[in-house]
Amino acid sequence: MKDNLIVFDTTLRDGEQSPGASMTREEKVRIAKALERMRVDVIEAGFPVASQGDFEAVQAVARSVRESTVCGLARALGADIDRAGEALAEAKSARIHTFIATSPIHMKRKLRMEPDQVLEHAVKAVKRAREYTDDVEFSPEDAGRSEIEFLCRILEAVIAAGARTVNIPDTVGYNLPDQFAQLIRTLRERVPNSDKAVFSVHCHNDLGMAVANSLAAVMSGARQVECTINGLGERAGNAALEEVVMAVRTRQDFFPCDTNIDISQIVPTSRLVSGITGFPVQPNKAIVGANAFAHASGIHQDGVLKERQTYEIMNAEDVGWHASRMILGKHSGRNAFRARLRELGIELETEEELNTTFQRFKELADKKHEIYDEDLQALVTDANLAAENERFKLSWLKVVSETGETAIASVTLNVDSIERQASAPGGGPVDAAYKAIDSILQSNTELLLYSVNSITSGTDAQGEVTVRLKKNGRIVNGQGADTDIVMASAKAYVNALNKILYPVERAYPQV
Ligand SMILES: CC(=O)SCCNC(=O)CCNC(=O)[C@H](O)C(C)(C)COP(=O)(O)OP(=O)(O)OC[C@H]1O[C@@H](n2cnc3c(N)ncnc32)[C@H](O)[C@@H]1OP(=O)(O)O
Ligand SMILES: CC(C)C(=O)C(=O)O
Ligand SMILES: [Mg+2]
Repeated sequence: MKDNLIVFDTTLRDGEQSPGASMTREEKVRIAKALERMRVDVIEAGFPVASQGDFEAVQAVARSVRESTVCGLARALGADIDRAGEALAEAKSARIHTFIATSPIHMKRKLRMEPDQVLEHAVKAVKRAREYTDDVEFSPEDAGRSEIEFLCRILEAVIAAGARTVNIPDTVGYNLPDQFAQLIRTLRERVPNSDKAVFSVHCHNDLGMAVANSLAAVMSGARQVECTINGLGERAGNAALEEVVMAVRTRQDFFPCDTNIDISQIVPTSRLVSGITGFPVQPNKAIVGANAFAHASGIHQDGVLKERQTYEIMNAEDVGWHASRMILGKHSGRNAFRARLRELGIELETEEELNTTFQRFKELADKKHEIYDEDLQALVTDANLAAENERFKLSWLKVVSETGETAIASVTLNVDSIERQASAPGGGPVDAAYKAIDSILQSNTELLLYSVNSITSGTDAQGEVTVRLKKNGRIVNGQGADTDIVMASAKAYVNALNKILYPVERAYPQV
């Protein structure tokens, strides 16, 4: 019987620490539900003391997730832990994750504490967290650069104080696989009560080794891996969930453990996170990149045609790539539509939501011959975005653009239920559309990023546009999808403006 490897997803916390990736409460809940469907064991939903928005987001995730443990992060401070405890009060299964740095540089320069004070904070924090839940995790931040004697001392003390999981973070991605494996082995051997806690790892990707370090640690006895969808996370990101899970699954001949993950949910969840955060997945990204299972060269194509396993070590369909060959189009009905969404892991909660999305599907099917899974994902994201109490809605857009002439856009926006119209010239159709929208809203925002991705192939493919806006130090993303990329661009801009001009329930501001 193999050991269980606990998958702890921190897309909603460390992932959200990527500049520009902040998520609304609703977006966090949507991602959390996808993680739950994927059978992630623990979902770190946020850092409740960070802001009212993040508190409410963790609370909303705690209320809606039933099958996974929901976790909140807290510094080793009473107020942080109380806030996390309150946010998690309604979770079916709650974990508090408390941390404090243990490396000489962090203790001396950042915390300005002596090691004994750090140890005292850690023990107190764990005991306080135990007042809210039995499931307490402790992390010695920057463990990868900490002194082994002090690490052993603090881990022994927090385990004795009630920490059930001790997580060893390589906070700045400094370690190498052999070195990190040795660290985990030494800690497990030298901490006298190490058998009373699960050892976990949390690796960053600054040197591109987050996944390699995590897997090396698993071989040394770590039984929880902290990771994020698409490797999102602070700076160069965290270990990518899909890579860790598929390495362990594919190399069962090597690893002494396996996860509970439903791997068919990997690609849909990757797309969902990419759509919400606006961080596109690079085509050559392992498992979830568009080229991960594509073969372009003749010898490879010949090999795959004769025997797929000549060049494929995993099956694309197993991880959610085009799991069904059922083609949806304008002649499809509600049942096929709903069934396909279910296969993709998308549950529309009410009949009304189903009807609205189905209506949008039919409109799209009139413009496009075949609707692919990627189109459905975009459609649902787009429908959800529109449903999110937006104060401005794009009612109508016309753009006239011809070679050698200035483009002119005319737009009608519904602003607080009043239709407002404007026209503006621009350097191109998108520029003109944005200027027309801005002449109504006077948003005073800075456009940091504009990107268009084709959702599927073919000239009738939908374009998925992401824009990133900045105003007064806050950064938000907006998305829009349409077969007309100028329309998709306008939708993305309006979506971002709704978020940045009315930021009531954003998680927390980013500078
Ligand atoms: C490695 C990681 O990923 S850690 C998680 C990082 N994530 C975040 O920081 C996102 C959320 N953070 C925030 O919203 C804010 O930083 C807050 C709300 C947590 C704190 O805000 P502020 O009170 O304004 O403090 P600020 O961020 O400027 O400084 C952090 C303070 O916490 C202290 N601190 C840092 N880590 C810890 C810890 N684990 N335990 C106790 N104190 C800590 C620092 O020494 C500093 O204290 P000081 O103000 O006495 O110098
Ligand atoms: C809070 C901790 C676990 C963290 O994110 C890190 O050290 O990278
Ligand atoms: Mg981290």
